[in-house]
Amino acid sequence: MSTTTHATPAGAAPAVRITDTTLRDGSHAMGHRFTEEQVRATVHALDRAGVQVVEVSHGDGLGGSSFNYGFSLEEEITLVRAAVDEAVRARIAVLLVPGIGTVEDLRRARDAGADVARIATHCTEADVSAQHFAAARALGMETVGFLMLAHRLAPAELAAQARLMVDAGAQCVYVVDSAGALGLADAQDRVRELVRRIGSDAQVGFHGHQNLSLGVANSVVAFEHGARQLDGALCGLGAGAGNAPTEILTATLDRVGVGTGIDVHAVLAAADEVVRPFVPRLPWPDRAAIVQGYAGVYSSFLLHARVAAERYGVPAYEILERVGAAGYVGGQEDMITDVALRLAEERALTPPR
Ligand SMILES: CC[C@H](O)CC(=O)C(=O)O
Ligand SMILES: [Mn+2]
Repeated sequence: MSTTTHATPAGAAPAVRITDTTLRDGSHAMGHRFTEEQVRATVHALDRAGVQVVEVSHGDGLGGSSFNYGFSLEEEITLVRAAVDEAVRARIAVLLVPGIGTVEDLRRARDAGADVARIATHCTEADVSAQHFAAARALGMETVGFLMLAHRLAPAELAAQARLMVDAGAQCVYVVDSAGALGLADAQDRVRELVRRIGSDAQVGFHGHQNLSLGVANSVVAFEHGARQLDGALCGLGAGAGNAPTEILTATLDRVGVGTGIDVHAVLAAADEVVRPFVPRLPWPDRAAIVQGYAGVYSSFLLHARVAAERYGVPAYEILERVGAAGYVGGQEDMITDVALRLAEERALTPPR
């Protein structure tokens, strides 16, 4: 469509690799209730459209199916196996947060045919990923590191954490805007610094959320500053206000002349005809989700805050404001209940006039 320099000439490798995370991050928006049939249909459509990597796991990663994070409808390994079976060209990725999932979970995913391991840690905790990268490499998997809540660290510090992941075996490290809190310059500075620090040894990626509606724009900026792996999800399915929609990301990149290797019309159809019909409630930037971007709150906290809001009779957006001020990170979901309880107590002591 466009004539600028990043368009993919026939037969050449795409300028950027899109990983679709409908079947992992999108699992939050589905209450982790994906069926095998939905997984098969989504993988089939993404694969046919030319999406190179499709991520399949519980929303909180391998091992996430639990009382704490919400039980999956189907065994996640069954879904990984179905995805592998359905994909002709696409490679299947799994995500693992050390402490939620284990090396044993990774081994099972590898046995089921997954071949990209994405290891996610809070942005200050890259060191806890070392044994998981080593295990993934030993299993012959491609490795990707995820530095979550990346807005919480200055670019140089974030790059130092990325270096730890690369030294441990990561072949790409993502700036993960888990809260959808990064402005354009924030995303640019972080990606640029990671490219400067690890670019000769590994790729840099970007994963955006839509809480401030900047997921796609930040992904384009990330590409312009050297990111060569970008994430999206069909219909923007994902935690918080959702992820950068794969179909919009693909159409936008094509429009500005960046080759993704994806057939734009096929990916539009995948979103519109395959995913949209089975999603009960599309992610939306409502008050609580916008507050997540504004206050820098982990997107996966949204559903937990909604449950606590309902149970204790306080607004979800107020819970999230306080969670943001306290600086809680993924894994501290129990603190959401704590905050809601305190808010409810305060309200009981000072009834509204
Ligand atoms: C469970 C890992 C985490 O949610 C990764 C992610 O998608 C994010 O931080 O945005
Ligand atoms: Mn995410």
